[in-house]
Amino acid sequence: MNEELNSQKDTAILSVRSASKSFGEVQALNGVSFEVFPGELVGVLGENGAGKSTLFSLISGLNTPTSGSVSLMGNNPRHQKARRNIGVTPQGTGVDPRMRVSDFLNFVGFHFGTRSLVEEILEKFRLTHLSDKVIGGLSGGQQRLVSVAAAFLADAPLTILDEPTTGLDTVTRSAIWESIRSITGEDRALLVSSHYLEEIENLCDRVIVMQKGKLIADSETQSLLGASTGSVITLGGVGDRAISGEGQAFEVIRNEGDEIDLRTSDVKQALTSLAADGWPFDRIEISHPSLEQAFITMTEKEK
Ligand SMILES: Nc1ncnc2c1ncn2[C@@H]1O[C@H](COP(=O)(O)OP(=O)(O)OP(=O)(O)O)[C@@H](O)[C@H]1O
Repeated sequence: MNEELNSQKDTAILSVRSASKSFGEVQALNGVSFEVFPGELVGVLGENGAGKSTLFSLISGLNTPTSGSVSLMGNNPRHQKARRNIGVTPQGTGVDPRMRVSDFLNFVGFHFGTRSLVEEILEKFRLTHLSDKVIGGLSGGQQRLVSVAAAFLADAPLTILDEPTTGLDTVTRSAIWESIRSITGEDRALLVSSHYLEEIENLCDRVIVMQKGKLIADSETQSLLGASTGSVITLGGVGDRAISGEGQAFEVIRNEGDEIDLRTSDVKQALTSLAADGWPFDRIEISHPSLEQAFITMTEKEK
């Protein structure tokens, strides 16, 4: 990779610096800071009312921060120049129900100068067979697919999706995530919120957690999983062999009859210790924490 490309990768697409936003008495955002770089797929987690949509509204230029700043490729998101750098799903479906799918996407493509991409986007979002249909006649899931597709039609360095799959069935949700995955590339970044944490875990390599307007975690998804709950190693057929967590890389969290559960943030080290003890068990099962568990542990801790 040449130096120019390298330096582009080091330059933040999005910089949020100490951004706060109040609506009268309600402080929806409180001193939030983070950056997003090319190629990053970032999940934004938070309970209802945590401030995710408010954050997205500042990034897309719909609102201005009460204090602090947001910049998109160095520009204020309120300015037209900055908005060329962002693809956004309109709120709700945000799509005119009387338009045909292809007319709507061509209209969006015309706005962004990307009409040549419409066919490819239709294909990636599996909408080609629906391109002549009137949007109002499509199912809720299909309409959502059209609006998510429109966000990617901006062909922008950053795409933001606020709960793109809420209220849809499992099959449609998985189709939407698959399409999103197929379209995010090396130099494109994505900021996406969802209450389906398993889906964020599968897609995003970095997660931001918000609570009551504050950013309480910003970390790689994997380290968030390891740090907050740890993995659980279940040993079976332990018999009367003694296993103690003292001085070890694990703690014993359950000891019932023949079975023992150990919790560890370092599975490899825990297995090394068990090996040194001569594998004191007949069966072993390792379960890794889910993002959902990590999220619950983390937000409970902060309450
Ligand atoms: N326009 C507004 N006027 C007044 N209060 C608002 C406005 N927009 C958001 N809020 C308040 O700001 C807080 C954060 O709301 P926000 O919609 O950003 O949360 P969220 O994390 O997106 O929630 P959800 O997951 O339910 O969509 C909430 O207390 C909300 O009631």
